[in-house]
Amino acid sequence: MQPTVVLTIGASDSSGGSGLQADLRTLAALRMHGASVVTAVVSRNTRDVADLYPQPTNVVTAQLTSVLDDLPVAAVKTGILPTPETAVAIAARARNGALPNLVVDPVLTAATGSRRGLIAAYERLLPHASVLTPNREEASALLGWDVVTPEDMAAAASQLSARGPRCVVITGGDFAAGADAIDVLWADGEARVLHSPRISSRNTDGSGATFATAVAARLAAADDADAAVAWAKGFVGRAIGDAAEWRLGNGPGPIDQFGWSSLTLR
Ligand SMILES: Nc1ncnc2c1ncn2[C@@H]1O[C@H](COP(=O)(O)OP(=O)(O)O)[C@@H](O)[C@H]1O
Ligand SMILES: Cc1ncc(COP(=O)(O)O)c(N)n1
Repeated sequence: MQPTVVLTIGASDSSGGSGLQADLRTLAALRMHGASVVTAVVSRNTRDVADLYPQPTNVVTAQLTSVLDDLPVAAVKTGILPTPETAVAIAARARNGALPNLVVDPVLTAATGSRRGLIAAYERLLPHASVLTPNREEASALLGWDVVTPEDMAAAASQLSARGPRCVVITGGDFAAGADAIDVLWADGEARVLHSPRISSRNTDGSGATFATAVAARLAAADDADAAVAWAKGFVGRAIGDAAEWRLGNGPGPIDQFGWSSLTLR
């Protein structure tokens, strides 16, 4: 049997916690083949981000053309799109129908240049997204108002769905400790609040990237969006829990997509 191919379009994270490294680890853990298009190179460790070097847009589109000309890509996930030009180029491929089962994880904190320009470019991508996965801050930036409570998240998800994605999940990983991990899913014209136990851990780097990539992987495996989101939420919770005792670096470290910590082999 052949592995399913999923393409991730995003940035390299030198610490290995998030970005393409987290996405490819997630796909490998799910027994899928990951292809990757590098949009930027991020110099960072677990403590801080030192710098982000966008790749020229033609370098990004050349990688995309090479992959799409040959590999049977079943789903696509986007992470950091560092410039409006790059985001517009990706949107053009999506409009041509070249990016199936597209999951858009809008990373706006990493924008270089005009954030407004990047938001405008995202508007062109959203109509082609199967699933959009902003956290509360990213949803706030896309909409221009502060998304705070679960009620806000439901309203925001509804408003974002009007911009074209078939399904929207607003993630609430940053809610105050002690509460459940709450996400709000908008699908088929209604909002649903998804609860899972909040895992206490300082290591949550790459949770959003892992979640969005797991959604893309499950769409590639023919789950519908609700089932893919529910599955991905379970997967990321397990990965956070398994890495809770890790001390890799002095800041928030990576999560355990492979479940290495539950293996007895060391
Ligand atoms: N401590 C946690 N325990 C359980 N699930 C979590 C925890 N932190 C985040 N999640 C889940 O991980 C996924 C990614 O969410 P989030 O952390 O908000 O993304 P981002 O990294 O983009 O901010 C969501 O499904 C969220 O509920
Ligand atoms: C290189 C890099 N750094 C950070 C993120 C955001 O990740 P998350 O959505 O998990 O916060 C990302 N997608 N890529």
